[in-house]
Amino acid sequence: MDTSVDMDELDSPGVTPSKYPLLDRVRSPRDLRNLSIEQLRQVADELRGETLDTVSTTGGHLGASLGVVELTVALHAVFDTPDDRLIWDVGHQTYPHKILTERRERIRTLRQPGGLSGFTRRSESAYDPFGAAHSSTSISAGLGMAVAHDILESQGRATVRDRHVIAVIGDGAISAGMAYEAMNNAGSSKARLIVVLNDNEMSIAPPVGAMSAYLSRLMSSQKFLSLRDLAGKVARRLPSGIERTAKRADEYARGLLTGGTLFEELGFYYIGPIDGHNLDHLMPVLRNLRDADEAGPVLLHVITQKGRGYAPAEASGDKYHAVAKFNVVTGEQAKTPPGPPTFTAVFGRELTACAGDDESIVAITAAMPSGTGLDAFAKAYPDRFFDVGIAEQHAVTFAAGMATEGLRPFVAIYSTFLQRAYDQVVHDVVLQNLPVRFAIDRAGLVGADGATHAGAFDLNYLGCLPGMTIMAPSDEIELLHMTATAAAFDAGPIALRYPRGNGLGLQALPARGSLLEIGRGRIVREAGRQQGREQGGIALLSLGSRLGETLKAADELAARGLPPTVVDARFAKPIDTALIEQLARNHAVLITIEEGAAGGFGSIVMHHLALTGLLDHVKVRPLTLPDRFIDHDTPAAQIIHAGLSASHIVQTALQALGVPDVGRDALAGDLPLSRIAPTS
Ligand SMILES: Cc1ncc(C[n+]2csc(CCOP(=O)(O)OP(=O)(O)O)c2C)c(N)n1
Ligand SMILES: CC(=O)[C@@H](O)[C@H](O)COP(=O)(O)O
Ligand SMILES: [Mg+2]
Repeated sequence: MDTSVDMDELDSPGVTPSKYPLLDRVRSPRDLRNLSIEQLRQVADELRGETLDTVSTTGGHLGASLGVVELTVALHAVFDTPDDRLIWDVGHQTYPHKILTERRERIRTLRQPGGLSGFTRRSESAYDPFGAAHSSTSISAGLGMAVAHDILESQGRATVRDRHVIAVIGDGAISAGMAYEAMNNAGSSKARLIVVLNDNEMSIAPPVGAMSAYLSRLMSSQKFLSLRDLAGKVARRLPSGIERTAKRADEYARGLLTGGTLFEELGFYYIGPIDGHNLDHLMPVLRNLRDADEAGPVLLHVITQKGRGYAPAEASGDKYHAVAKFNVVTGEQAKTPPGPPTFTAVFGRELTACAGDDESIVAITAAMPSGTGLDAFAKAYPDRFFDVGIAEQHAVTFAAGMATEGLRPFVAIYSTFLQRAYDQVVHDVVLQNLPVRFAIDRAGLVGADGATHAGAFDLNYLGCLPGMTIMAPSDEIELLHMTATAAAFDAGPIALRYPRGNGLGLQALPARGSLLEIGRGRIVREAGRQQGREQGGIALLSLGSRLGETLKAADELAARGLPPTVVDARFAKPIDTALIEQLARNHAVLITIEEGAAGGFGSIVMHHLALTGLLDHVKVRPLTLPDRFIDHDTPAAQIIHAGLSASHIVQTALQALGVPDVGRDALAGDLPLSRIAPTS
């Protein structure tokens, strides 16, 4: 199909001119492949405009997307996507990619309920061959695809010939160990893998560490390759495999390669740096890489600017990494109504205060200083603050090392990212009973980032570990207490998990947290004697963030003449066995409520009741996240989909009691029937 566009054709008289006339004609990447460089440049400009317009109405990860507009156009114009596999690391920079790959009509549903995901997703498009949102997976996945293709081709089972695999990874993401594990493997293989290092000298915050400094040196020690240099560099890759191997062996023998880039030492053919916004440079290099016969991995180092082409983004400290809806003209972001401080901020404030009293407290983040609230700490105590880059595994073991020497380390990591460091938690911290403090932010559902970022599993993966202590605050005062408690706790590893978003706005926030007794819950409301076991009394045992809904449910049950006992468990481990046994003895129904997957707090409670024989005497109903992933949505809707709202708690209680008026009608609305425990 000839898709080349006559530029004059785009100005038909009498038709309201489209804002993005050339982009309108690009229905799929195929339509890019016959365009001239000049036309591709126009597509890129229009694509940048469309990306901006979109994110101004949806919010999302703007800066990274603006920075890869030209790269996205060039990659889709040169490679035969989706047959060639294009993998974007993290996937937060893929809005232009989504617009070009048959999703433009839905692009304004980005991150909205039922809409496009903010990341790549296999189920969303054939152009997303690998789902992501956690960083640094692209080289491994790409290598897997390239090797798989070679095997399938050798068996005569490949669906296309000479498939290319391209992984695009940022300078932040390449700081993670996983990227090096992949390069170590790729460098010794003959797989045809193209890694594009998208170097914008930014992570979420300015990047840190020796690798980042190395990339800066690499960038500044050489000017952008001129077209002539590029041609020479690419041509040198073309000698046949044997000649190249012999040449490299010879060069090694003569010590000529010792001054090569780190990537060359790892076995990659390194090309760069080149200007990632210049299509005149990108296009010929990518075409050459596409057409080269040579096996083995290549790393193309492109320099881009995060937030490129939008002055407010270019000027902002974080380059508009993630934004709310905004006014395109002024750059002003929609103000969230003034609300109470976030859990994150309350944690940061209390930890900073604790560090003022105790100089052995240190704080560690894996590339998320502001996301974890440690920016306040960093400012006050820069010598005791460590941003280790995107390196959660290292962060945990680094903290373990500090703990062995008597320091009191806090590792502040989102629940979902701590998953990556599980063996470090088990083997390096818990097995050695080291007092590392885990400040686990974004525990529970997180809204628009969706399932990849939900903190669904920490209660499970930590709850099964011997000697682990786990706390979950129900409000910001509790968070102050738990932060202070963790700071003072030297008996072993301890975690506190708290949700994304604002606290409850409690008026009487004390200046400082107080120490809690380990493993003790608190009774928030007592049902009274007349609501005991024989009278069908209900106990609601909430852990953490669901206490507010639990109290609403309690009000509703009370209005129906069934006032329950309400307990804030505070600890998922060790549980308050005395209190829980008392609840089981004195009530007919015990409902546990937590914002975590099944197998967490409720399971620990049931396990204990089963072993003590009390499970035979009380109907236990564990309310947890359901056994499926919850898509991006508003936080309130997610809670309803999860079956963790006040009305779910009420209905669960009534059903357990066999209260007759709870039929299907009463359950209509937000309660998935599958979530309701059967009456017995
Ligand atoms: C394992 C993991 N840790 C942390 C994050 C949070 N995170 C998302 S993007 C990002 C920065 C990535 O920087 P870079 O790769 O340079 O991409 P850029 O945003 O600069 O385009 C971080 C830390 C993540 N997604 N995954
Ligand atoms: C892409 C990514 O992983 C982060 O940018 C994440 O979206 C941040 O989430 P918060 O907005 O909860 O800090
Ligand atoms: Mg970057």
